[in-house]
Amino acid sequence: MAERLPVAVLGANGRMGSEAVKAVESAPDMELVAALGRNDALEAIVDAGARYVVDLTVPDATERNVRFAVEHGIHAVVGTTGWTGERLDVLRTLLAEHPGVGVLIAPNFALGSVLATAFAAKASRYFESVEIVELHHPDKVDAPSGTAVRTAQLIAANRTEVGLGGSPDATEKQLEGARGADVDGVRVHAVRLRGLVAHQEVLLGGPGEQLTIRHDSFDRASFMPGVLLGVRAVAEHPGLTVGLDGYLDLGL
Ligand SMILES: NC(=O)C1=CN([C@@H]2O[C@H](COP(=O)(O)OP(=O)(O)OC[C@H]3O[C@@H](n4cnc5c(N)ncnc54)[C@H](OP(=O)(O)O)[C@@H]3O)[C@@H](O)[C@H]2O)C=CC1
Ligand SMILES: O=C(O)C1=N[C@H](C(=O)O)C[C@H](O)C1
Repeated sequence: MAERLPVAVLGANGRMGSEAVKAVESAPDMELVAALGRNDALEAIVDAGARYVVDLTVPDATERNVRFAVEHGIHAVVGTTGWTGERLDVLRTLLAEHPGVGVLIAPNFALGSVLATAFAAKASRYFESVEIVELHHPDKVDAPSGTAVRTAQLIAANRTEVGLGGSPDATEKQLEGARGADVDGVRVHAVRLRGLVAHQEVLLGGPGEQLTIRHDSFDRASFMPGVLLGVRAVAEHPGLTVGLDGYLDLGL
């Protein structure tokens, strides 16, 4: 039998991290060699012989964690939000000094979400108006969600390619925040509500019609196949990959 992939999970006591610990433990081709919480030293993943790290921590910690992994030749699968364009550029430079190391930054590990984002980006080429509503549990520390930011960025890029700009909007007077955040010219509205997990709607409007592309994660189990897929594929993709779609042949 082939050797199992030695995996460490960072943020192991969190909502996602604790699910990831269970998923890795249940995967026949993986071995959980370390599960670190906030106060554990990163050196423990090296001592444990980890070749893969799954980062599910907080935006303030993830950059340092990934830097540590790359510098130690450990592949990283990252679900944590907070990866700005500047942070990604710094990471690309670091990875150039460590050829052979792979990093996946996946704003969303749920297959349905990845597909919904891809569909919305394509569809946005054909509609005059597009806005995003993301809805999450109220314990989430960042807004808008990483998924919504990524969706907005892909929508903006698609619209630019076909010469479409921002959506029409005659608003002259508003209470601050009423029109949501502006992400690359796309309006993003964030709802925080007890009972929710992770949900997103992309609203696309044209004369006399609306297309809504909605995805719902009702349970964090929805993210685990993507986490495991990321671990299995990351070593075959040296350098930086943003979005799980980079490992999938979506044919879009
Ligand atoms: N890509 C995806 O598909 C998904 C991504 N996410 C993202 O994953 C991240 C985690 O989400 P979630 O599990 O809900 O959040 P939680 O707050 O439940 O978990 C975060 C964990 O990180 C730990 N932590 C805090 N600070 C540090 C630090 N400085 N170093 C190391 N660990 C630290 C926390 O420890 P302690 O418990 O001690 O505070 C906690 O256990 C978020 O950025 C979220 O947006 C979430 C769902 C899906
Ligand atoms: O914090 C969460 O819960 C989630 N975070 C990610 C994000 O910000 O997009 C992924 C998913 O939406 C759940």
